[in-house]
Amino acid sequence: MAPWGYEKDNGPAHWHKDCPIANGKNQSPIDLINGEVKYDSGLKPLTAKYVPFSDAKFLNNGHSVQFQPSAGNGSELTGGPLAVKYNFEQFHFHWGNNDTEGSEHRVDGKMYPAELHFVHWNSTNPSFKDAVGSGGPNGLAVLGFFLKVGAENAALKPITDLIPKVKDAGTSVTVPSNFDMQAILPATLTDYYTYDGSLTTPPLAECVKWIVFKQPLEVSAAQMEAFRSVINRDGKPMGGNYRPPCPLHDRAVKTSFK
Ligand SMILES: NS(=O)(=O)c1ccc(NCc2ccco2)cc1
Ligand SMILES: [Zn+2]
Repeated sequence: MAPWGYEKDNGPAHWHKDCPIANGKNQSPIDLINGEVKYDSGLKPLTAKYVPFSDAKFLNNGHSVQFQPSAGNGSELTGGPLAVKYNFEQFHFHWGNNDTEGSEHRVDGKMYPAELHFVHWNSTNPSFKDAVGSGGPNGLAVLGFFLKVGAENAALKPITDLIPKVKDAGTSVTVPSNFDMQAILPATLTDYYTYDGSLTTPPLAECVKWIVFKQPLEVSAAQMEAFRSVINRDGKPMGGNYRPPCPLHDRAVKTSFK
């Protein structure tokens, strides 16, 4: 099989051949159906502390554009449904070729034009890769933010301004050290859905505590167009790099809000 992608000949319907877990019972993304979620008063506030990065790259890996600092920089996530501290690994995006599609998770069947994932790994493991392979849903914690078109997102502007420099697969640029990742997050990380799931791309490991925020972030139409100019490994627009929703099976989706 050609390396996995999102086209007809290598997209999500093919992934099970290399990754049989694709048909597992804890796969992501899912459709977050408000009538089926359950408020959990035990969910604590989430705290994300992102410290400035000395050397971070913004790269096009052929299936997304990704912000990746060099190893261990002390940025961490705690609280919410998490029992221990998680280290920040990277953030990346999924988007569509028009405003009616692009997010991986959906809310009552509604798709947003894009979704931003902040990936963290359980600090009781020696590395990110060990956390992915650690078994069970506590290896990674991924924060998911829906993006909708509206006002320009000043916090994301340093990143969306770099997109033309990583238009082609396999390219990367250094991110200016004054980039403030903390500014991307809402002031308080409240109102989220949380459930046990998987990576949404191969290897599709069922190692993720998903935390998806109800309130979308806004980006401008120009910022959305920047994403849509990115090219994938086959020289085609990368837009459409989202996996469709997977069956919930007997999982519960908890909410931090009533
Ligand atoms: N879209 S996502 O947030 O679920 C996500 C996050 C991280 C990876 N990483 C893929 C990987 C490489 C080695 C082991 O694992 C893949 C998907
Ligand atoms: Zn993702």
